[in-house]
Amino acid sequence: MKLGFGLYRHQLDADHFRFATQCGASHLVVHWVDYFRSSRDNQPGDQPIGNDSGWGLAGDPDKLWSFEELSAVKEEAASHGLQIEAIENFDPAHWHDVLLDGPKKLEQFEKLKTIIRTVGRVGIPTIGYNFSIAGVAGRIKGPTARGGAEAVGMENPYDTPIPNGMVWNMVYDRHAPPGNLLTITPEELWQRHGEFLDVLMPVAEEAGVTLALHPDDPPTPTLRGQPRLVNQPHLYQRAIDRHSSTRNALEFCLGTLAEMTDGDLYEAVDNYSRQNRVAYVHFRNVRGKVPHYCETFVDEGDIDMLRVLRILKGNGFEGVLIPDHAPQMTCAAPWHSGMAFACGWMKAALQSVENDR
Ligand SMILES: O=C(O)[C@@H](O)[C@@H](O)[C@H](O)[C@H](O)CO
Repeated sequence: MKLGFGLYRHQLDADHFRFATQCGASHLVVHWVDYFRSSRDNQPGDQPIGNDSGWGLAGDPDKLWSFEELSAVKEEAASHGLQIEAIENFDPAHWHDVLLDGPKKLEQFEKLKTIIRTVGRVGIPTIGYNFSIAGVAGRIKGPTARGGAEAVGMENPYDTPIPNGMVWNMVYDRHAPPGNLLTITPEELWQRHGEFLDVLMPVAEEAGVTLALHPDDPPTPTLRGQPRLVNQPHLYQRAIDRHSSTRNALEFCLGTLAEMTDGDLYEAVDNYSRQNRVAYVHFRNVRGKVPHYCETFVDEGDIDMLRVLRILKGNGFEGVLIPDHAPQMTCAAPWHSGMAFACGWMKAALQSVENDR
């Protein structure tokens, strides 16, 4: 198993690459969508939270990720000894009508095909995605981790309607007519996801790119009045069963799975890694379940992280684990220290589990 490091778009620079290497990472998971683009000032501390208007503005619908820019970042990372394992998340600007079943759906499927082919040509093996109308919303921050370290969490259900022009917690059309998105049923959402896989899986297979599904974060039954796709561990199976290809895989977020109200986390780790569908792992810990949970340091939450590593090893998982995000520590560099603590713990844990006989 390999230690990876997740970096947001605005962190893709030499200093952050050096920092990841210093933390012991060999791999990177890169966010190419800039969640903070229009709202950097409201979201200090490099943890996207947002409010009713989301993380901010989506990108340029006409500007697809180019071979040149992705190759450049891949090369720069390589010059620091880091391999890019995955790009995490599509830009709502490129696929809002795939999520919403809107008039631009077919055009946007073509965009996603182009992006997948480009990522494959660059030689990045995985794209993580989150098939969600509300996206990652409704989280708060507070001094809830050990020693009062600031961490994200949830206190109550969050069902404020989503205004038109917004999806996946980002605004893709600032000039949308007033009003809110119509609520759909869970079946409609599954149908949309099924179509997404039907259209894109052949392209992903040909391009040599794995599409890895993130569970719903936070995994409440609804969020902003919209259904969730994978808000219980067994629902991952439904997504997998839609396509037998191992390119149809999971961005396996332990924190989110532990926040779910049903099922047993260790069984889920065993089940999905045994099926060889875990593309990469978000290795973070939490206390509680939706709608009342908070993130913790990697060694203090509800999850026995060493047990998870032993199961993964037992099932032959050899992929990348990243801390995703971590509580921020009280010092001059809160984000850096939180991530460094998580990586140090993970490095030692991996060493000890890999050496187990
Ligand atoms: O939670 C976050 O802030 C992100 O770092 C991701 O873990 C996010 O949940 C996934 O990329 C799904 O969009």
